Amino acid sequence: MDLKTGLNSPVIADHLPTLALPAAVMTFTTPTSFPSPGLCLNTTKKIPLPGKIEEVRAAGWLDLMKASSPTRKRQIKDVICDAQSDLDLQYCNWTVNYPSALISFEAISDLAGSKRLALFLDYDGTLSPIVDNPENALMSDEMRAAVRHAASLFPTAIISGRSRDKVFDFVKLNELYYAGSHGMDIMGPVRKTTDSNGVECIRSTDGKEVNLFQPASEFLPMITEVYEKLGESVKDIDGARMEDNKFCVSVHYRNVAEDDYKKVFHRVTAVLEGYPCLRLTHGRKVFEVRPVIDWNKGKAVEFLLESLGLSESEDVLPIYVGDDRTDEDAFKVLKASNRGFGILVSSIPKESDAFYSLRDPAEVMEFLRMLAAWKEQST
Ligand SMILES: O=P(O)(O)OC[C@H]1O[C@H](O[C@H]2O[C@H](CO)[C@@H](O)[C@H](O)[C@H]2O)[C@H](O)[C@@H](O)[C@@H]1O
Repeated sequence: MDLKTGLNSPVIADHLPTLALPAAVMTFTTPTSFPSPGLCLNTTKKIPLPGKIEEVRAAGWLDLMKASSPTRKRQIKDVICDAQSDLDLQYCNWTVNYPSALISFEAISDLAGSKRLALFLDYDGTLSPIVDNPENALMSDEMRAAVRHAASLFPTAIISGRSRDKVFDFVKLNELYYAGSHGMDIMGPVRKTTDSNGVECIRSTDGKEVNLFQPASEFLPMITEVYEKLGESVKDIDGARMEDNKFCVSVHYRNVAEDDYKKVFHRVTAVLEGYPCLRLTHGRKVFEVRPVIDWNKGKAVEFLLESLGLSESEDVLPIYVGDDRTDEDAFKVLKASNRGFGILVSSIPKESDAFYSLRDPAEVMEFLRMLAAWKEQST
């Protein structure tokens, strides 16, 4: 395949930087109640209109850059100001459509019944709180213990936009499976299927036999090159920070003055003009540059379920917990297959393909503890 032009690739998904439209353009209607035992997640939420992904205009990006991930300062101000009750009301109304996984725990455990649970967890904003410096996004010991306990009872994987090595350095648990670079670098169990396309069997650091799957490996030289160029192009912008996520590059603007957001956007898109095989997505105060291949966190979930021998079975309940736009790909996969569900971690109302919600990592920890306690007491 010609990586400069993107021609002749069987895996090219689209060539444009893509972004979902702001939530305001996506409507949903009546409250949903918990689905029947068959997990009919066909709720009455309206499906977003076709064309929700559109060619990105700078103005649209800018609005989203400002809106993405409210800063702590704004949250503190909100607590003080009179509008707090309105915010609470908005959040409450929103949870009618995205019920709290804690409050709905009984319904979840009823549904799980004797099914085999598989847990998929995002890292930043899900297992660790969002902080200004990405290097400081540490996971608390309590959270680590909760994840370890859950992983001793259910197959558990972390699926992150970070590089696999970095997310492992934060989590430090050998009993999990890891997918870094938005699922483009998977270290999972030895596949139980005969189809081993692109999968390399290796030994992990603790001597376990594992499979390594890296569908974007041919992009590595290009990603290294673009990392250098992007770093050079934003180096004079105060607060802009680069992060090498192996098969993806993050350009952080959390610490950039709002007046300079436009500059960051233009510098990044100018560099990317020379790379039609790379695309730009937008996370929480971060631009993520990644290969245009038909692979994302949703595909990683499918891949891991298959590797675990859990993809064909009716009695499996996959649960994915995440806070970011990139987690929506995984929520969609579960929703479309009507087998499991997503849990969106958010303290503000957001349109999502998740079914349940949790406010923040503290609630995620509580949920993991509840799952583990339920499992132990029901076996
Ligand atoms: O898939 P994830 O594990 O959620 O990774 C997505 C990005 O997360 C990190 O950035 C976010 O968290 C940082 C630390 O709290 C925060 O400073 C930043 O503003 C957030 O966007 C990570 O640093 C990125 O590389 C990931 O792409």
